[in-house]
This record gives sequence, C-alpha cells and structure tokens, in this order.
Amino acid sequence: MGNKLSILGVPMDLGQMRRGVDMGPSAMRYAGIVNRLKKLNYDVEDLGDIRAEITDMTQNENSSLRNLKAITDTSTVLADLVGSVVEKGRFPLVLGGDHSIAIGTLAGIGRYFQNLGVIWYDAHGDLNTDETSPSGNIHGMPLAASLGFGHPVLTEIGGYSPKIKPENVVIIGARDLDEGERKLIREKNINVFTMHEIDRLGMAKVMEQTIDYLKDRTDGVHLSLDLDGLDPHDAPGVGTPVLGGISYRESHLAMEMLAESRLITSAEFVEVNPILDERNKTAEVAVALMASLFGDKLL
Ligand SMILES: NC(=[NH2+])NCCC[C@H](N)C(=O)O
Ligand SMILES: [Mn+2]
Ligand SMILES: [Mn+2]
Repeated sequence: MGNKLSILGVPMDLGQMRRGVDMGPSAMRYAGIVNRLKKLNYDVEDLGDIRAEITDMTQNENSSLRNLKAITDTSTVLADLVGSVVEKGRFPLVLGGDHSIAIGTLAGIGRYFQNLGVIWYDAHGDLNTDETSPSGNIHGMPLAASLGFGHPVLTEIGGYSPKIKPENVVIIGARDLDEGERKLIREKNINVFTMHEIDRLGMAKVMEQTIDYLKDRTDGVHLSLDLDGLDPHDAPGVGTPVLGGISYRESHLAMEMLAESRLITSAEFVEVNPILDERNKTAEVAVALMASLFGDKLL
C-alpha cells in the first residue's frame, strides 16, 4: 500500500430492492472519511461519484437478473476508472452502493495482477448466478461473476473473465448461504471462515491464517467489505441484515491486522444504507474501519 489514495463513490442501488444504498457514498463522506485519511498522512484525492443510472424498479426487463443493463453500464464505467487509478500508482478506495459494484471494481483491478487475492468480508457469499439466485438481485452475485460463473453479460464486464481464481478468495463472516452457493463453495473449494470458525478460533487466528495464506500466493489483495458482515447491532444501516455477525471490535482487529500485513492493494466498503440506519451509525462504523485499515492506531 503506497501513500496515495483515490476515493471513488458509486451511488448504485439497483443490485437489490431496498432504495437508499445509493446514498452510501454521501453518508461515508459526511462521516469524515476524507479528513480522517488525510490526518493519517495520505495524499487523498476524492474523485467524487460516478454517474449511476437510477431507473424505476418496476420496469425490470429480466426478473432473474434485475436491472442488468443499468448495473452493467455502471460497472463498466467503474472498471475503467478504477483501472486508471491503479495505473497512476494510487490505491483505489471505492465507496458503495450495493455490492453489485464489486463486479466493476474487480474488473478494473484484475487485469493488473496475475494472482489477485480477495477478502470477502460479508454475511453472504454473493456466489449466486442467475440460475441459482432466489431473489434475482445482482448484489447476491458479484463474487460468482468475478470468478467467471453466471450470465456472460456479468462475467464479461471489462472484456475478460475470470478476474480472480477460486483458490485466491477468502470469505470471512458467512452465516447466510443459499443452496447453489454452498454447492459452488464445495465444488471450487473456496476458503470460508463462517461465524462458526470465527467463534471457535477467534478473529485474531482467523486473520492470521487468512494473511499467511494469501501472502504467499497473491501479488495483491482486494478487500471487499460488506457492512452486513458486521452484526446488525453494530451496523444496522444495511439492506440484508443477518443476526449473529462479526462485532465492531473484531472488525477493528481485523482491519488493524490487515494494516500491519501491508497486504491490501485496493478496497471497497459497500451496502451502507442511511435510510435504514440509526442516525449515521453504519457510515461512521465504516469510516472507523477504513481508518484502521489505513493504519490508524491509538498509540
Ligand atoms: N451483497 C449482499 N448483501 N448480498 C445479499 C444476497 C442475499 C441472497 N443470497 C441473494 O442472493 O439474494
Ligand atoms: Mn452481505
Ligand atoms: Mn455482499
């Protein structure tokens, strides 16, 4: 991780049904992300928000891939922008938006790495395809699409596929997986620390193992952090909350250990929905976690 950061907001809420997550980037800016990172001595450039099309949810062309065109268009723009950030030698920090935007982020980053690692910090696997999805919501598909599974319009975003290899992925915090996702995890042998493992081993061991595993096999690691990975008590402003999640403290520890590892080369924080939040708590949690990820320490 260098000391030059570029922030990109993606006000996209079409990957799921609950409006308001398009205000996530504003909420995180309001919670002070730019100044927080400047204080940590980063050269921070805020590129603002990319334009995401907001269409009427009732005019959906395809119920197994809701809002496919608008999401594909936004992801393509995002991929190009993220790519140009990497090319300038800066660290891309993407603010969502729902998790469907990860398809664009990874499309932008993937071509610069032979073995890009991904930490998917989430209550969900986001490993559905149009065939397995129970909801038709594309925010449940970005990890599958990036691995090359699913509808070609999604997997081919950015003009190449796959962006990442299954053995370079580590999912942390899973506690709600659909049948097709379980099958894919087993078939492709994807590394998952479910809440069960986090409870058994403790977050310190989980992160130690994650870091040890990824450091030898990858040439860069993307952190895709869905705020619903945290417990809804700590992060209530999310569209698909699941009880029994990772605590604020455990998440802090995870971010601090990632900061120490110097492994992370890009990151995105997604699914912050201020409409569903208690005041701006979830955006504040996101900003606090970003600060830790970028090296903030008490002493
Ligand atoms: N990024 C997220 N919050 N994803 C939630 C996905 C929920 C469910 N698995 C689905 O496919 O609809
Ligand atoms: Mn999730
Ligand atoms: Mn997710």
